[in-house]
Parts: sequence; structure tokens; C-alpha cells
Amino acid sequence: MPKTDATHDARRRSWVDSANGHPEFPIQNLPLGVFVPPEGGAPRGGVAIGDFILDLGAAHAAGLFAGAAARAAEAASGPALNDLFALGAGPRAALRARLSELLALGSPERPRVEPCLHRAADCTLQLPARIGDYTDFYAGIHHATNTGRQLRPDNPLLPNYKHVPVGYHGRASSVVPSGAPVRRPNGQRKPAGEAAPSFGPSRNLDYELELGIWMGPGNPLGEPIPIAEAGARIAGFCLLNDWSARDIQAWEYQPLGPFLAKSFCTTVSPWVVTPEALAPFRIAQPPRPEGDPAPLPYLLDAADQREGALAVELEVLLLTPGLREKGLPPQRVALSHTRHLYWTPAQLVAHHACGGCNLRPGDLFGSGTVSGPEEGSFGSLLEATRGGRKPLRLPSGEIRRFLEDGDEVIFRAHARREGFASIGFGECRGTIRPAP
Ligand SMILES: O=C(O)/C=C/C(=O)CC(=O)CC(=O)O
Ligand SMILES: [Ca+2]
Ligand SMILES: [Mg+2]
Repeated sequence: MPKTDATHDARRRSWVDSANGHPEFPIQNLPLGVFVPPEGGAPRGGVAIGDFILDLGAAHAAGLFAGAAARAAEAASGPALNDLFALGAGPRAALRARLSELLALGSPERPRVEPCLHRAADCTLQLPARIGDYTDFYAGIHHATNTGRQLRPDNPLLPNYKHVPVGYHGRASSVVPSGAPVRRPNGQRKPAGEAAPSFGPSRNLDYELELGIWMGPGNPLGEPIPIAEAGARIAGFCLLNDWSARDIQAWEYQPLGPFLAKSFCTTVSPWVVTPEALAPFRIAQPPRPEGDPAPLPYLLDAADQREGALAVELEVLLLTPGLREKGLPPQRVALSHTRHLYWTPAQLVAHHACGGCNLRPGDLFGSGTVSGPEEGSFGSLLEATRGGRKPLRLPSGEIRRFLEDGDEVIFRAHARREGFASIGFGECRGTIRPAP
């Protein structure tokens, strides 16, 4: 178990009242993001605390930080957190420790901190970093098995799956923050019954529930990242929706894998939940079934095996036009968990860099769709509706094979453990707009 300290103490309360018992952002979380304050102005780095956002640059200008924490706050005061991510774990942890003191009940600095707070509901959140590259993995083994079965009934899990963390290079330019509209893509589709492909709006639009991983300090081109150092290169985690047009995907993916079926939009939750905040929620790499190969040595590290995986509960909710009209709440369509990932975040980092590919601060990874093995835990509609053959029935009377225009998909995530404050990720939302 990675070390916990006073910043994790569940008894620590904040003078920001809304933070105490907050379902997402108690004082034990302190996630990092980029926001525009209510009065407008340049985007800047901030920290979520209860229903408020603390302006890091303003707090730095007020002289509230010293040493490594001051370096971190300064690096976080611009319109993107790449410079902060580049500093790595030491300064980020120092910033966290100081913020935890400043925001704790009884802090003598309260009068100097309070003017740096903005009501979060009045702020606009942006992408936390300039994303140089975005890579999407396939580490959800139940997802890989379920979808593989639909694309290749006789051969669901390809023979490489348990040896190599499979991934593909995604498209960084179309990553958007939670709340940005999602346009249904046009593209080539060729349903099984049709002789020739046609061009038009995707009829099988889907979501993919994923854990997002933000890179911290990178590696020079040609120099791999050893597995023992890979975990410390991660700046934080978010939720990621890898919107997927299944009809376009099924036609285009052979032999090079996903292309336009997934490059039209990817939504991320705007808060970066730090490895420090998640320290109490690390677990051993889930045991592999009898007969599975051991990871190759470049993917094998004792500490990573012991505490490299994450215990985070993930949820998918759907809000349709029919539910909205009837005043019904979003319906939960899946509850999943990061223990279903076959590879740890550190293994994904070490693998990505093993051939010398240089990773850079602000690069984004998707874990791959996180599905569980049973009904109600599937991270995509492709799985939940068996490719559309077993539609979902909603309390509004609507049925869904895939997403319709006007549907909103909401992801939420929480890390929970007895004796610790629960850590929320905030939301990752997107509403489908008609194809252009
Ligand atoms: O070829 C397949 O079996 C499926 C590939 C994908 O859907 C790629 C992907 O986004 C993987 C994931 O999110 O787990
Ligand atoms: Ca994906
Ligand atoms: Mg995508």
C-alpha cells in the first residue's frame, strides 16, 4: 500500500463547508484542472474543493506557497497543466500537502485563501492539458472478450491478448471536455445484408467507459521507461468516453484497427485526480486465471504487482429525451470497476515506451473499455445490447439499441474504502447532436 499521510486523514475537515462530506471533492481529494472564472479572463489552473475552485495562480501571487509547492503552483497558473505534469510527483505532492493545510478547518491563512475561491457552478472547465498524443488501450479483458465474440465469434480473444497490452494511436485533436456536444459522425457503413457500402450518419453510435491516464514526466526518444519507474510518471487520472461508431468500425477496422469510427470525438472529465489522492485505493494486480502467462520481465515489478492496480468504481448513466420529458432521472445502465483491467497503468506506460517511443507531459491514455463479466457491468452498448439484438428498455417506454440524437451519456467514478473519505472524479458528460 503506498504511504498515506495527514492529507488522507478522514477526520480532516475544511473551512469550505461544502467540502465536508462532499460526494466528489472533499479535502482529501484536491483534483487539478483548468477553469475560466465567472468574470471571464484567461483560463488558469485550479483545484476543486467542495462546491468551489481555488485559483492556484492567485494563491501563488498571494504568497501562500514556498519551495516545491510554489514551483508547482506557478507551473499550474497558466492555461494548461503540462508544465505542472512535467515536474512530477515531488512538487505535486508538496502542493497537495500545502493546499490541505491551507483549506483545513482552523487554518490561520483562511482570510488570504478565501478571495482565491470561485463558485464552481459559475466557472467553465476546460481540458486540463494540451494533449500532444492520445493512445487508447484495450486492457478491459471482459470487454475484449465480449466484443471480440461479436466481431470474431470463433476467436474472441486473440492469442496475443494476455502477452501484450494491445492499443492503437487515437486522435488528440478531437478530445473535448465534459459537456461539449458530440456530433454523430457521417462515414462509410456496410451492414452485412448490403452488397456495397454507403456514406451517411452512423446508425450504431456507442460510448466506451474508460479510465483516462494523464502522463507526467516523459522520456527522451529512444529511451524506454523501466516498469519500476513507470507508475511515478503518471500525473493523474480521469474518466474518458471513447465514443465509437460501431457500423463504421466494423467496416473500416480490418486490417489496421480503429480509425474514423473513434476519431470524431473523445470526451474526458475535466478534473485530474492525482496518484497522491488515490494512494489509499491501490490494490494488487488482480490474480490471473490458472494457465495465463506471467507478464514478460519488462512489464513485471514487485511493487506494481502488489499495489499498481486501482480500486475505482465506474458508472454509466443515460438521460434520453423521453426521460427528460417525463421528468425522470438519468438511468444507470452500468456499474463497473477498474479491477477488471488486465494491465496496470504502469504496465501501459512501460509498454508504450518499451520500443523507445517518447511520451510527453500531457499525453493522454485510455485504459480500454472497463466492463465486468456480468449483466449490468458492461462499459458499452455493443455489449449491453448484444450488438443491438437485445435492446435496453427505459422507464420512459423508449428502447435503445444504440444512442439516439438527444441522448446524454454520463460517467461517474468513485474510489471508496472503509476508514477513508471517498474520492470522486466529477462527471464526464456528452449529448449526441444530429449528424451534419
Ligand atoms: O477489434 C476489436 O475487438 C475492438 C477494438 C476496439 O473497439 C478498440 C477499442 O477502443 C478498445 C477498448 O476501448 O477497449
Ligand atoms: Ca476504446
Ligand atoms: Mg475516440
